[in-house]
Amino acid sequence: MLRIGIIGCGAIAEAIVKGSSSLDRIKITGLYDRHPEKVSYLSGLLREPPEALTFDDMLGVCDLIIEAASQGAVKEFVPPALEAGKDVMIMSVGALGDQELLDRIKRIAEANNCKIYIPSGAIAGVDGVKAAAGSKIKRVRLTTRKPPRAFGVENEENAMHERVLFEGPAREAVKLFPANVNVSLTLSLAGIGPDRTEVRIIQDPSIDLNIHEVEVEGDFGRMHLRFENLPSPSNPKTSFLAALSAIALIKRVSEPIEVGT
Ligand SMILES: NC(=O)C1=CN([C@@H]2O[C@H](COP(=O)(O)OP(=O)(O)OC[C@H]3O[C@@H](n4cnc5c(N)ncnc54)[C@H](OP(=O)(O)O)[C@@H]3O)[C@@H](O)[C@H]2O)C=CC1
Ligand SMILES: O=C([O-])CC(=O)C(=O)O
Repeated sequence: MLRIGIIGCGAIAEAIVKGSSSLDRIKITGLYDRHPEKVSYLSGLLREPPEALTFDDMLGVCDLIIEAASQGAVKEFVPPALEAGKDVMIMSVGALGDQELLDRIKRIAEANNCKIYIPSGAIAGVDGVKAAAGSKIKRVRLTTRKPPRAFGVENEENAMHERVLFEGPAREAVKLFPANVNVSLTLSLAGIGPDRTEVRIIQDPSIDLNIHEVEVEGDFGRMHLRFENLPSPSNPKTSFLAALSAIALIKRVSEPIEVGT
């Protein structure tokens, strides 16, 4: 039985909690959020209430800690979780644009024989990008289009028109848009790094989907992937696929058979 603790009880955690009822090799034993009412709500969805409601208590009763909160939470909780010998799954991958943090958590994980899991999140094809990186990659570009409400803009004048909000490297994109392009850092880690991964972010009032297009060119040929994701019911920034990806990774870790690279 894989005992799981989740930090951050928002859209992704809710989908994981709901999805966990059909997984018989896992048990959610810890839930924590800075809003206690969100913890209570998710606890109420579980068959058995979680044993741990603080991060420190989670370390005693969980094998895998899932960060589904914010970049700040990655900095605060991932190093001590690894130091305590826990495996960790990171959703707020943008935090790893901080090279010092990335190097540090890799060192701690190695010293404590732990794993850091990064799910594909709101995109797919990360396996192909990793394979392509075995040879020379010339270019990786992510174009993200979301409706204005995903950027916290709704009825204002500047919500009416299509606007390019950002063009630049992934390392900058995740600092300026920490809750919208974590996937750009995931792509960077799979491919050619956050300084060479190009990101374009577009606010598009004509859509109600979160659209990500990934273009990769290299010695392998060309890859062009397009995702038209429905947003999560409780967080328009977050695609439902991101939460499903976390559930798929939990299955991969907890089941005896592993499919795909
Ligand atoms: N890898 C990927 O492909 C994707 C990653 N994400 C990222 O995953 C994370 C979770 O997403 P989602 O579930 O939609 O987010 P939500 O905003 O719905 O929920 C996050 C919850 O965590 C809480 N929280 C944030 N920081 C802390 C902290 N330091 N300590 C305690 N609680 C904290 C938030 O509180 P408060 O509201 O007060 O901050 C909120 O209640 C986000 O960072 C998001 O950007 C999302 C989509 C795709
Ligand atoms: O869910 C999405 O569409 C992508 C997202 O927010 C992120 O990568 O941070």
